[in-house]
Amino acid sequence: MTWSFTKMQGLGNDFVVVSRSALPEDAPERARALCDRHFGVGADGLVFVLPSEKADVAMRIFNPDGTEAEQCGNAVRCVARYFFERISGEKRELTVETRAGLQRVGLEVSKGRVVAVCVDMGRPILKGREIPTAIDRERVVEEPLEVDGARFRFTAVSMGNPHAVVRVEDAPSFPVEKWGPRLETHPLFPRKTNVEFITVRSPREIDMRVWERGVGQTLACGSGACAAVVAAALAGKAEREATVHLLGGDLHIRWDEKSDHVFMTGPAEFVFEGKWPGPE
Ligand SMILES: N[C@H](CCC[C@H](N)C(=O)O)C(=O)O
Repeated sequence: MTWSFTKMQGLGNDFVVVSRSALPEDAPERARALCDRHFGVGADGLVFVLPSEKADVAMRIFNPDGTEAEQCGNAVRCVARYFFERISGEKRELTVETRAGLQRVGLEVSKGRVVAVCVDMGRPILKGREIPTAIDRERVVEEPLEVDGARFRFTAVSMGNPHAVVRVEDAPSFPVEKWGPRLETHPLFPRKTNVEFITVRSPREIDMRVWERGVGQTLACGSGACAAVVAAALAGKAEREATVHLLGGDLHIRWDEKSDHVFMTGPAEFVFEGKWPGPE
């Protein structure tokens, strides 16, 4: 059966977006086929825009390897824009249901078009428990990890999906392709993990490269940028509000002290419309 889809991207983190009344059973196989950059359309994820009973719209996202991610910051921004411009342009404040919970989204609109999207990404979770007000830094921040003779320090931050944030000397030149997969599949992370390599340039500027679970290196990762600011702030290296420079562009992240929620602001763009005939 032919599928109509919309290609979207947020800072070069690109998605095949399809609107459906229910999640198809073969979503994982479809994700593997559609996301393939040589035999399919090519994308970092297959995103379903679905009706929701609890929110304005629901989103489910599958990685190119067919696994499902609980969360995807860049895709939430794309889904919010898709919903506003294609489904219902009534509200500039939306809620999006994800597997990580309900997310509140604010749209900046100019001439009927969404020019920026701010997402409340919720509370970061360290080691599977919510961060208490007084943080036990020694225990949860920059833990040592050894892999293939190399030593790293990582801070595990969940934004609904797992992240391991690693500070390195120079993120732009770091061999992400070499170490990303080894950390992604390290036995310390039973569900595997997304891995962010960061360099704090100044308390409000962070360079980041990312190796995503089930994907590989991508140009940007919204939940990863949130995790990076949380980890850098916990380590006392950055402020709670910072710009994260990614290969695909910049994200603005603010970890609100009062609510403990992380807010992410960035773009979401349409690329093209297509039809996919499906596998033979
Ligand atoms: N790129 C996404 C995250 C996808 C994470 C996915 N690869 C996982 O398995 O958790 C973002 O902008 O937040």
